[in-house]
Amino acid sequence: MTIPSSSCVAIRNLSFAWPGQAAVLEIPELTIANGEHVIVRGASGSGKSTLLSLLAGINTPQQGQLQVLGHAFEKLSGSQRDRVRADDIGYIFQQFNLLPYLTAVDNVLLACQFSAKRRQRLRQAGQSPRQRATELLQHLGLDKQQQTQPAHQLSVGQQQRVAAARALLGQPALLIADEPTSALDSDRRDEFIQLLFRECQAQQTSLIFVTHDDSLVSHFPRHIELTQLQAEVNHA
Ligand SMILES: Nc1ncnc2c1ncn2[C@@H]1O[C@H](COP(=O)(O)OP(=O)(O)OP(=O)(O)O)[C@@H](O)[C@H]1O
Repeated sequence: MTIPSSSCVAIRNLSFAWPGQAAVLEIPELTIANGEHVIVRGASGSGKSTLLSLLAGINTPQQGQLQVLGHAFEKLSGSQRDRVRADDIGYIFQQFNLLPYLTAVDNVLLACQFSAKRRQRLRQAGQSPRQRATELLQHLGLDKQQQTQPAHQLSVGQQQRVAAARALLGQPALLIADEPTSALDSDRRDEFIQLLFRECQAQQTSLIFVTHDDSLVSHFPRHIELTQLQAEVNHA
């Protein structure tokens, strides 16, 4: 089966099992186009975070093809996949993974510290990393004073916005978000999703958002049910 080169993600006959376990993911086919905003739903334990770890190049499938942003991840070494992730993939973790004693803006700047490519894209856009970090935080609703506060002094909602700004700094082609709204009430969840969409659209970043929260589905133009995706192979 040929993989379209313009796709953001293309999976063919993928199989992944954690050591000593049966396969948790068996996906015959999945294509996500560049610039798409997709929500992936599935029950707890269905393999959503596992799928994201493959898309981010943290783990690799035992079988099948996994192309992300034109890279055949199944053929790359761990360090080559780390490079793609540092340069071109933003990741918002469930628990945000902020450094508690760094300020909000310094947490955001970490994204550029490990990637000359992100710094270069900002230079080309005529901005320093700090200027853009401040702008992103402002767009996501953190005022000047909050931007200079250590992360551990911020509310959960504010920390989530810092994590989003960090993932978006330096214009990655793909943003992956693993249930980043689970700690918020529904009004704040909706507001956060709208802000995320706006920033992704402004910098043409594809978005893959994982959740078990059905109420978020209506915000997304495309939704993928993980169990259905896998059922195709289970019922073949
Ligand atoms: N690092 C790991 N080592 C071994 N098994 C793992 C690991 N991570 C996940 N698993 C197993 O893989 C299966 C899928 O887990 P995963 O976290 O991907 O599901 P999920 O859909 O994201 O769940 P949740 O919605 O609860 O976060 C589970 O049975 C889990 O125990």
